Amino acid sequence: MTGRSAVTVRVPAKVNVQLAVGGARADGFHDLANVFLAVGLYDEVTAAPAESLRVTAAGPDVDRIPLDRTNLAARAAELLAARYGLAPDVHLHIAKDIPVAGGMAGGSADAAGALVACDALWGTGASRDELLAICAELGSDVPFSLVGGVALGRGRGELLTPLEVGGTFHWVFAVADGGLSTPAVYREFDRLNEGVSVPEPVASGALVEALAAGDAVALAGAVSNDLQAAAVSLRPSLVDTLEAGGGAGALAALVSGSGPTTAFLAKDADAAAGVAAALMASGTCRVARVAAGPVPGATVV
Ligand SMILES: C[C@](O)(CO)[C@H](O)COP(=O)(O)OP(=O)(O)OC[C@H]1O[C@@H](n2ccc(N)nc2=O)[C@H](O)[C@@H]1O
Ligand SMILES: Nc1ncnc2c1ncn2[C@@H]1O[C@H](COP(=O)(O)OP(=O)(O)OP(=O)(O)O)[C@@H](O)[C@H]1O
Repeated sequence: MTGRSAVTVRVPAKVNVQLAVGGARADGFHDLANVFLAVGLYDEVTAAPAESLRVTAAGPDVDRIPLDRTNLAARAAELLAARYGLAPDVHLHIAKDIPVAGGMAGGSADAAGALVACDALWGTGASRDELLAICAELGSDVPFSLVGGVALGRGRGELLTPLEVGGTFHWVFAVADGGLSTPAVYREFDRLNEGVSVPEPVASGALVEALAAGDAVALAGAVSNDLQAAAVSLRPSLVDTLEAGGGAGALAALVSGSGPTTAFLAKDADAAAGVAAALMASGTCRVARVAAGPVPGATVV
C-alpha cells in the first residue's frame, strides 16, 4: 500500500477523425485504421480502499451502466489485482460526463481511469506497457483512453502510434437520445458490405498532414468514418442532426465512432458556440456540447 486514501483520475472522451474499417476477421473483430483524437469531455474515476469491490456512479444516464462486476471499471480493477496477486477490494466511483453508449469511448475511459487509479492506490508500479496490455484486454478503445492526444490505432484499434498535432481543434458534439450498440453497428457494416470486397484500411496522408499542421479546414476535408452509413442505417434521424450542424456552418459533420453522437468541427471556439446553439435550437439532438482537443489521456488529479 502507498498509504493514499483515495486517488482520482480524469479521462477524456474521443472522437475518431478517421475510422477506416476492413473486412470482418476470423475472431469477429475488424482491422482498422483508426485515428483517435482525445477531446475535453471527461469522466472522473475515484478509487478508495473498501472491504470489497464496489462501483457507484453519478451523472446523466448512469442508470444505463451496470454497477456490478461487468462494469468496465470493475473489470479493470480485477485484472490489475489478479496480475499482482491482490484482492480487488476497492470502491470505484465514476463521475460520468461522457455520453453513455455514445461512440465516445465512455466505458473505455472508465476502464483506463480505474486502472490508473488502482495502480496508484495499490502502489503496484505497473509499467506503461503492462498497463497498455491490460487496457487492450479490456477493449479495443481502452489503450487510447490511457494515452490520449492523437494516435493511429491499427489492428482492432489497440496498436497505437502517436501522431503529431500542430494545434487545437474545436468541436461540437450532438448527444442523441439513447445509445447504439457497438457490435450491432459493426454487424450492420458487415450487412451493408455483404458481397463487397472491403479494401484494407489505411490512414489518410491528407488527414495526418492536416493534424500536423493544426489546419482545421484541411482536417475537415479529410475526416471520414466507415461506420457512419451503418450508424445512420440503424438510426436514420442522425441525418437530420448532421444536416442541422452542417447548415449552421460547421466545417465538417460526422458520426462519432459507432454513434449515435455526431461530431462537428468548427473553425474556432466562437464558431463552435454558434454551431452548438443552432443544434440545440434545431431540436435534432438532446444536447450539444462544445469541447476542444487534443487533450492528454488518463491523468491523476
Ligand atoms: C467504434 C470504435 O469505438 C472506434 O474507436 C471502436 O472500434 C469500438 O471499440 P470498443 O467499444 O472498445 O470495442 P470492443 O469492446 O473491443 O469490442 C466490442 C465489439 O465491437 C466489434 N468490434 C470492435 C472493434 C473492432 N476493431 N472490430 C469490431 O468488430 C466486435 O463486435 C466486438 O465484439
Ligand atoms: N463504466 C462504464 N461506462 C459506460 N458503459 C459501460 C461501463 N461499463 C460497462 N458499460 C457498458 O458498455 C456499453 C458501451 O458503453 P460505452 O459508453 O462505452 O459506449 P461507447 O461510448 O459507444 O463505446 P465506444 O465508443 O468505445 O464504442 C454500454 O452498454 C454499457 O452498459
